[in-house]
Amino acid sequence: MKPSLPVTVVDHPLVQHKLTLLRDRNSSTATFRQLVKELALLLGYEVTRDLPLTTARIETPVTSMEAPRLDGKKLVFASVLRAGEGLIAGLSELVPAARIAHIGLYRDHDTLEAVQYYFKVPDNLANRPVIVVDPMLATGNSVCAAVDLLKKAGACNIRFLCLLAAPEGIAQLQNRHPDVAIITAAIDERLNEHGYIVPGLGDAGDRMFGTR
Ligand SMILES: O=P(O)(O)OC[C@H]1O[C@H](OP(=O)(O)OP(=O)(O)O)[C@H](O)[C@@H]1O
Ligand SMILES: O=c1cc[nH]c(=O)[nH]1
Ligand SMILES: [Mg+2]
Repeated sequence: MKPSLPVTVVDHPLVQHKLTLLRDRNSSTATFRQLVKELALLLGYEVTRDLPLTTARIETPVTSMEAPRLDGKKLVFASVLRAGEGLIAGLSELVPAARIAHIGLYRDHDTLEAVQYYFKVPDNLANRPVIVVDPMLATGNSVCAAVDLLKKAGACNIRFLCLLAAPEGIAQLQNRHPDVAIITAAIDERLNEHGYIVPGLGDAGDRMFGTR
């Protein structure tokens, strides 16, 4: 079996501080949404670290030069609905030219299996780096379903950005998709009997959108 890529935990103090505020049950819906966006901006720096650069000839006020440039039109952020949308708010500001894929999945409360209800992606996925985004990696069923669908649609350069990861979810993603690098702000202790991350932050989608 191919060895899996390592998990990157972004332990920057700003990230850890904002994550603590995010976990706090007393943080309001507005605060929660704002924090997820700010965390996306900070983690976006890490998840795009090794994207390929091209160059463009530009004129500075002094001379002309061949300057490095990201090909934003090639990059795809793939949002796992609903909660992925909170991260997209920050990432789409960071790379405005990026294409956005939407993958509708919800966890069945009893089986914890991912149920698909939507899939819309840019064309030519085989030639684009794809960054899958979802704040939570719990059992791993949702992200594995998302990656399965993206690979079936042609994607072959995929990484995953989340805020909280459970060891169980990391193990499943690394086992089923060892080629997908994981970037997270924290690895928590475990899942509880309902499949929630402990200590976690609760239900990310509900906290972000004010539902129950
Ligand atoms: O790793 P897993 O065990 O699959 O759990 C993680 C999934 O659960 C949450 O979504 P949820 O199913 O609550 O849907 P929502 O975003 O629409 O609220 C979360 O945003 C992930 O997509
Ligand atoms: O803790 C968890 C687990 C799955 N989905 C969430 O939103 N939170
Ligand atoms: Mg979901």
